[in-house]
Amino acid sequence: MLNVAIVGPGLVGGALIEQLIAHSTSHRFAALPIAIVGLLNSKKMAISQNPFSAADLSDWKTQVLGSSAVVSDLHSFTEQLSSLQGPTAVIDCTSSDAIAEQYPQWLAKGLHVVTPNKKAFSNDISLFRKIQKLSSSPQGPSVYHEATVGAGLPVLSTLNDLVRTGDEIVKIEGIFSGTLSYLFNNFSAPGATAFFSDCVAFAKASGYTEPDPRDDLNGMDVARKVTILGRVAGLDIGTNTLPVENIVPEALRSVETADEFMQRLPEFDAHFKELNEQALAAGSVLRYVGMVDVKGGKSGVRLERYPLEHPFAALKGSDNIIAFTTKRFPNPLIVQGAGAGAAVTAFGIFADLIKISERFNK
Ligand SMILES: NC(=O)C1=CN([C@@H]2O[C@H](COP(=O)(O)OP(=O)(O)OC[C@H]3O[C@@H](n4cnc5c(N)ncnc54)[C@H](OP(=O)(O)O)[C@@H]3O)[C@@H](O)[C@H]2O)C=CC1
Ligand SMILES: N[C@@H](CC=O)C(=O)O
Repeated sequence: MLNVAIVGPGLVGGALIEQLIAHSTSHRFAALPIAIVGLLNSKKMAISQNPFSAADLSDWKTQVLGSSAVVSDLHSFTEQLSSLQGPTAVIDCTSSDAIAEQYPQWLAKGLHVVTPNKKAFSNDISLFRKIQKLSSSPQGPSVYHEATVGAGLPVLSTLNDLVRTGDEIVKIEGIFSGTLSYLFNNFSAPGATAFFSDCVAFAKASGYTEPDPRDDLNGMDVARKVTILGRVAGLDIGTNTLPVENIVPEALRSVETADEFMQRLPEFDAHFKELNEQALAAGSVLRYVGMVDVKGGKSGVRLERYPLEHPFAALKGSDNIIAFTTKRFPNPLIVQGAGAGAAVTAFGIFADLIKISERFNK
């Protein structure tokens, strides 16, 4: 049995719990050897020697974390998890830098890590390398982070397979943000009447944005994804070395809270409308894109114009589109589909967990 502990059960972690319960209570599948034994948020934690029941997990806020009197303590959490019988995986569903910095300690204690949190792989490259090294032995703990790029889409697994089989990556370009995809697909299209601020509000309410949508609009979320892809492709890049176009209006960059930002964003609808009208007048639409340029050194993220017949202009909803140009795929290999939202992100994490559990059930 693979023991699982979830750190930061919020939107995505909550959806993962729901998917694990639905799977374990469905007659369509054989029972998976995966059991939730721990939950931790920034206030409380609960760890059990025996798996939590589906009934308790279906009301985990009250029955598991709510009824726990134990204050969060990462040291004690790590010690308790490493003393459990059998393999154990920690799933980091936060966007916390501090939690990302725990991965080396978890790995050193033999705990597997699965996460949609981009920080460990896009902050200082020394952390990325340490994690790679600690997870490189076939017998040791693994790290899976498919959901850090493209939510549940098979982006990193595709890139890893290309790299490991000896293909040469030329470039990876695309629309990597569900939020920015939704925004521009709905705001920048011929005949579209939506206000920019309403599109941001919808993306936030739909669970596509980071907790503060400025982390999407300032390009940093896309820059992190470009960094992760670039590093997996072998480049020594970072968010501090990439050109990143920040589209947060200057006056809103320093407002304190995400709520205040959202309240004031309509003041800038006219600015975005003008940008859009200029693009449409030139027969184009606006799309926010990222590029990992392995051979040409022009990696970066920016707002671009695309002609209406370009595949990026035809994107729908919160879809991401990622095009891998390689030696074997001079006409790019394309991955496309919903790139944000709790259910698709949880699916990516769930699939990673199954990969780990399969190591122990052959
Ligand atoms: N939403 C999406 O479509 C996608 C999200 N992701 C990534 O998934 C992750 C989770 O996103 P989402 O679920 O939307 O975010 P939420 O804000 O809904 O959930 C994060 C949770 O983490 C908890 N948390 C924060 N800091 C800490 C800490 N130091 N220790 C323990 N718990 C902490 C918070 O709870 P509390 O403050 O109460 O402790 C919160 O419940 C992020 O890294 C995001 O980038 C990736 C792909 C797509
Ligand atoms: N905020 C992100 C969530 C996934 O990484 C996005 O919009 O793509």
